Amino acid sequence: MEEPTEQSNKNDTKKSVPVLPWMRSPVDVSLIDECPLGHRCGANIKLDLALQNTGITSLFPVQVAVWQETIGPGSFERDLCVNSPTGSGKTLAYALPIVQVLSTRAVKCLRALVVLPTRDLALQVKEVFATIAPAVGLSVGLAVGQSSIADEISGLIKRPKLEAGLCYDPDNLSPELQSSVDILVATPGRLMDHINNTKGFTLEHLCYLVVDETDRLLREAYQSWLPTVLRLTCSGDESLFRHVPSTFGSLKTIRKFGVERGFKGKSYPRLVKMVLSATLTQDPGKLAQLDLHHPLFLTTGQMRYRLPEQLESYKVEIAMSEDIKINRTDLSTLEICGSNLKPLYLVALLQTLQGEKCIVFTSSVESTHRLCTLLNYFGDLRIKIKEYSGLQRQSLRSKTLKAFRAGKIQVLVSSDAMTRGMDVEGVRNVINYDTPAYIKTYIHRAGRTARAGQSGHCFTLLHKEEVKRFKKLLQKADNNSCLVHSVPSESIESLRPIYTTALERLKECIESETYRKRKINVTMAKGMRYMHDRFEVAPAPLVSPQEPSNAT
Ligand SMILES: Nc1ncnc2c1ncn2[C@@H]1O[C@H](COP(=O)(O)OP(=O)(O)OP(=O)(O)O)[C@@H](O)[C@H]1O
Repeated sequence: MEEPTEQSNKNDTKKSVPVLPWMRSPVDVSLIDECPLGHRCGANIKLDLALQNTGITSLFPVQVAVWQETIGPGSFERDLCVNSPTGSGKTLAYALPIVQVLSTRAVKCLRALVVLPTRDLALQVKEVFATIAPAVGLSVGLAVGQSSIADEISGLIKRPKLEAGLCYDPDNLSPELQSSVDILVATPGRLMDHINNTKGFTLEHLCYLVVDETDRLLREAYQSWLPTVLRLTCSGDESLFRHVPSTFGSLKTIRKFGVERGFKGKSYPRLVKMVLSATLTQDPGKLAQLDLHHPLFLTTGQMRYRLPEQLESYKVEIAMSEDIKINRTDLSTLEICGSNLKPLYLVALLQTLQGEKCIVFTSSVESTHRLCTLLNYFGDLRIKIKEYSGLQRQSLRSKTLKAFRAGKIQVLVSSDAMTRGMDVEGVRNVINYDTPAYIKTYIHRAGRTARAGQSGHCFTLLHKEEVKRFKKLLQKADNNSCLVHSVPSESIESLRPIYTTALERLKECIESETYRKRKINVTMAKGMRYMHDRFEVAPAPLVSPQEPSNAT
């Protein structure tokens, strides 16, 4: 799914002025320097050692800026809205102060919640916490629905130890049910499952809420997770204190009769929020949902969007089909893969990249599937290419991602939503097979490379008529220069024989897949009719095989 535009973004080829007053005087992160680990005041030495063990020797500017506003002089007084480029280290920017501030906690309970839009992203963020939190005795949990709900619950909630012969009654909510984790990384759906159904799961002690990939999360309601979390953590809500174990009595008192900190209607300790994205929304309506407390805006540079410093953008112009001879019978098959000569350009480009890790983006799950199938029919490319999209099962996606991380796969053909925030070491190239419609989409796609100060390339395949629009689109971001990458026509010509065969095989494959889908649908319809006739169960509407096209 493409990124939708916002009202304020419709004509903003130049600087766009934020609507909200507090966004007009931001902290400019681009003016902040990196900071060597030992140079921060009050940093926990064990944390620094844990960071050093992962090869980190200094903090990136956004991490320094957030540290200043949390552990530093800012003292978590204000909620933080962070707009910082892809790969600039936003994860550690929030993980580090949270772990530092919780490192002195006496009693284990759930105090920090990080919400992310996808499972893979949540897993990735949990790994980041897992590299630092144990060093100071903190536990990190995951609620993403990767394992069974029972397994997940047993990882999150500590059951009382029973005497031999005694039976635990799950309906009897005893005060001994306690959180096993201090920090929870969750996707909204699974979080709601636990809020609604898991005995002993409570947000009553929550002090820190991180909404990562904020604009993505605010785009959909996800079972009203945000209003629910805000309601459950609101200090005035009596329902909060229903199941407070006696050990937390003092905390309950502080929450309920919180001291005013000079900001009307807000009590202390309040729920501190940090919201982050590389393309943070400026839509007042959306930001209002977060109920931010005296928010501070941290952004990088003058313009609303910024590409990574070390990213080089290239456009690859595709010749018209008349310029390169193509026989008539190919044309009908070409429609299957959605375009004319693009696949040839892609293959030629992949060949020049010589097996470097690369992500190829398409505009839909269907094109992802077709393109990946087609590329794999180009027999001797000697590149391992796999598909990664929302049409696949989570287990298959995770397996593919693992192999890609390990370098067993060189090229991932992907749809958009799955790759936002994804951090895979060594991705040197991104290819926009389908031109992104929005600058936000370009930023998140291109941002899979040139991360953490590394260099990277983003190629966009363009038809002649798309060039002008693409140029305008890039102008919406800082450091937007775009070079031309030419693919020699001889390379295209040399690929033609194998391309014709590959297209034929793709056509056969799609026909057989369509046949299989139809057969499954007929069988399902028969089954439902049988259920209806036999048991008078109303048949559920059939899912059309075309329906997943909206997913990405
Ligand atoms: N201080 C640091 N020194 C070296 N590497 C770092 C540092 N901080 C983060 N990194 C690395 O930088 C990479 C990008 O970090 P991260 O995933 O947090 O970026 P991000 O800003 O969240 O990007 P995106 O917007 O795409 O989600 C990661 O591989 C991370 O390990």
